[in-house]
Amino acid sequence: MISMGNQAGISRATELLSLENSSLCVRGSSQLLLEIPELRICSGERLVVTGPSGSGKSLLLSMITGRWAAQLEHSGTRTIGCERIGYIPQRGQDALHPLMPLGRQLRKASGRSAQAVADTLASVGLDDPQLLQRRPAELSGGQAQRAAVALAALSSAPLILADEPTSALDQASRDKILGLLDKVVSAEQAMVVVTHDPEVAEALATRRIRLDSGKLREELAPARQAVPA
Ligand SMILES: Nc1ncnc2c1ncn2[C@@H]1O[C@H](COP(=O)(O)OP(=O)(O)OP(=O)(O)O)[C@@H](O)[C@H]1O
Repeated sequence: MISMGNQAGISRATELLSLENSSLCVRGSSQLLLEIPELRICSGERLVVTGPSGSGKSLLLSMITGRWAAQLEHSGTRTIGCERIGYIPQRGQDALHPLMPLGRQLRKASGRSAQAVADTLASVGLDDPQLLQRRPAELSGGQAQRAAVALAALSSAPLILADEPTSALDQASRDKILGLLDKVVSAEQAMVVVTHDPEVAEALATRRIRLDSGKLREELAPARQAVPA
């Protein structure tokens, strides 16, 4: 069994998620799609999940959120220590309402003030006031992804999931988003990033796990220290 408890340097961290003997299989079938003997995620961590296509990375995100397809069945223990989970998808547009201007929807979705929204958008490099009036389809891929990061930051969700957050971007946009993701997680928050890109893992991870055929195969050495509490 691979045990993934608290890491050095986060002794005062809060446990946000715990999975024990947690598995997903197709309802009525004994075939396991994903099997997690033990996984704990604590505040301050950036857990990077890698693995080949079909290895179970998206299913792990479903297991973390507690929302899996109706035809799947969960067994084992899943304990969640926070009420809200933020999500940054592969394409920023998928995190945004397609018809609502950016500023309005970020205020509505987060419940934060116009000033907080403008400040957060500025912190991700979207400081042109005209952008607030645009709908997601009128943003570039990189701008939409920055808006999705801003939305996750505004939500103040203790746990943020990011699914291939840079794979739809060119190199320059990718590097900017990586820098923003690096900034977005405070000591009170944790982030789980699914990626195929070794450079993303290298840049962000305080812990790394790898999935293979639905199994947790190994834990690679953490690249960085968790954000200190
Ligand atoms: N609702 C479902 N019903 C049946 N099988 C499923 C379902 N969802 C996922 N699977 C299967 O579970 C396995 C893992 O799928 P998953 O989407 O988690 O892979 P992944 O690692 O995210 O792949 P990729 O990198 O290509 O997105 C695959 O074999 C997939 O076909």
